[in-house]
Amino acid sequence: MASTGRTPRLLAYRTEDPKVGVGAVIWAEGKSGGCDGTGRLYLVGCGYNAYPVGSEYGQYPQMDTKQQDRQRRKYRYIIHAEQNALTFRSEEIREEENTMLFVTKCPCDECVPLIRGAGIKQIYTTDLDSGKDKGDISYLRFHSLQGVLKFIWQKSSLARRASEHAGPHLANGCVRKHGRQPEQALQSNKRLRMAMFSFRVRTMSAGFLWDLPNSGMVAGPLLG
Ligand SMILES: Nc1ccn([C@H]2C[C@H](O)[C@@H](COP(=O)(O)OP(=O)(O)OP(=O)(O)O)O2)c(=O)n1
Repeated sequence: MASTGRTPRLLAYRTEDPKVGVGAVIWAEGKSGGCDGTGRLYLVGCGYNAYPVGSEYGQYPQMDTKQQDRQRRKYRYIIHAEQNALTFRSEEIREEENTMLFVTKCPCDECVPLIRGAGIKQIYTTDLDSGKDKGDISYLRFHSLQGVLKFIWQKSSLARRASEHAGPHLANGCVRKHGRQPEQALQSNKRLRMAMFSFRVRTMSAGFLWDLPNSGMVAGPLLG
């Protein structure tokens, strides 16, 4: 189960978006157990935010050229991680099975109905951009989504504090080329790395809490 949370974060590094990498993985709970460390879970699909499949380098502009357009939507041609995971699924989503989506950014208002319509029963995501209205992409519908169990991964307060001081890190996990970092920054990055290990799933409601086996994370359902 530990790999369920790690895989979307690794996928996010493959992004073609220069600023934000988003990874999404869909797992389903099968009837019989496997011996690959994921228990009864099997992979349904995965994706990351990227330009349409088969597109050539430079075929789509990275950003809109007009400033006005940029404010509406920066990366108009990028397909979201969840959309890619749904489009390129290798297994069909079966009504009788528990299917879950793990995604490293809160699903946007366009993705929410697609996820719901695909028959996904649980969404594990982060609080990144949750509840925000950012012009063309807004993240307001997720909280009102009914009939799907929602779980929020939240960086621990230590990780949050450390990341505020971790200057050289870019949002998609890349590290800018820098000279020697001062000792304080190195210590801060070390704290960040350690704190990242203690990523936890935190409920936003007063619902019950339970442990995800082997993951060291705690999850709780969100009220719909
Ligand atoms: N659930 C989501 C949310 C976003 N994305 C992708 C689409 C874009 O490639 C990238 C950035 O989306 P936003 O416009 O929301 O965010 P930024 O954080 O880049 O913008 P801002 O600087 O406006 O905060 O993430 C995604 O794949 N899946």
